[in-house]
Amino acid sequence: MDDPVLLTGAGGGVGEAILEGIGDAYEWKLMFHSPPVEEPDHEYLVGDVTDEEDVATAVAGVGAVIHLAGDPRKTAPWNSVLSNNIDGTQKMYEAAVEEGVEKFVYASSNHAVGAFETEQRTPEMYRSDDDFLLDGTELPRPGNLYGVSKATGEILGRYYHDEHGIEVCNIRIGNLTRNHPPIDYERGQAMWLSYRDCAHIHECALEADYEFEIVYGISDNDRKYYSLERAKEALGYNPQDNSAHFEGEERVVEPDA
Ligand SMILES: NC(=O)C1=CN([C@@H]2O[C@H](COP(=O)(O)OP(=O)(O)OC[C@H]3O[C@@H](n4cnc5c(N)ncnc54)[C@H](O)[C@@H]3O)[C@@H](O)[C@H]2O)C=CC1
Ligand SMILES: O=C1O[C@H](COP(=O)(O)O)[C@@H](O)[C@H](O)[C@H]1O
Repeated sequence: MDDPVLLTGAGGGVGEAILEGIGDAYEWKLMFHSPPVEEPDHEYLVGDVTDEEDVATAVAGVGAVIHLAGDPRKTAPWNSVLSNNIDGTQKMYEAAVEEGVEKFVYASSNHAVGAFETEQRTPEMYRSDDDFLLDGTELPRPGNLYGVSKATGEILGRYYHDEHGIEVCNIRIGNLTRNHPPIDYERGQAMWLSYRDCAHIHECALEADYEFEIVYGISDNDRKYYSLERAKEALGYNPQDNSAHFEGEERVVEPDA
């Protein structure tokens, strides 16, 4: 990818992981919702993804988009996800297609399929000896309105790919935490995504050749109910981290062991 990459939601946690890991690998155009406290190392703008003019300015001249901006709360109310997540994503796609952007990488979520975690399946499905596995071919099954908005973002990508040919990669991100997996939270450990694997999977999504993909974005955890096969096959994803290599905050197994 030679052209600049637009990163929306650049001031958030996922944006931070991406910029820490692959900040030097691309020419970036960062989009913030409010002025950043520290001057970024890259070109940036401040804008709202629900504002057509802001979005047109943001996508001007870029070759790819990583779209993170939105309300990430699983308790987010409908008016917020409708505006920030659904309408914002539609405006981003519309502008990207108009601009002739090649690739659109979309931050989907585990919550797009959260209702697969039924009372009958949990907590067993969070454990390494359980064989329940989602692979990305299943229909969305959200357990909250935030998940509905993330599933809708995937469907918007399907439409804009089929109608306009833009290459789309939906990454159903698990639970991103810095340094170590969540503590005392089986679900979070099963879908942990380390900072470096987060940066790596987004780099893979910028570099690989594909048409329309839905992949799971988690580390290579022993405990997992999301398959990594599609991310490996379609994107060349090669995760380095595993929540089972930690006891609490301590890494007890080195990655290469
Ligand atoms: N952190 C995680 O573990 C996961 C994150 N995700 C998704 O990844 C994306 C980023 O999440 P985080 O970095 O954790 O959230 P965050 O809240 O730290 O970052 C989101 C950023 O989007 C910006 N934003 C919100 N509404 C906006 C709007 N209307 N216009 C422009 N910017 C706007 C916010 O200012 C914020 O900087 C979200 O779309 C979230 O749904 C999905 C699954 C897990
Ligand atoms: O989509 C998201 O998922 C993560 C993990 O979900 P959780 O229910 O285990 O907390 C969440 O932390 C993040 O805020 C959200 O955007």
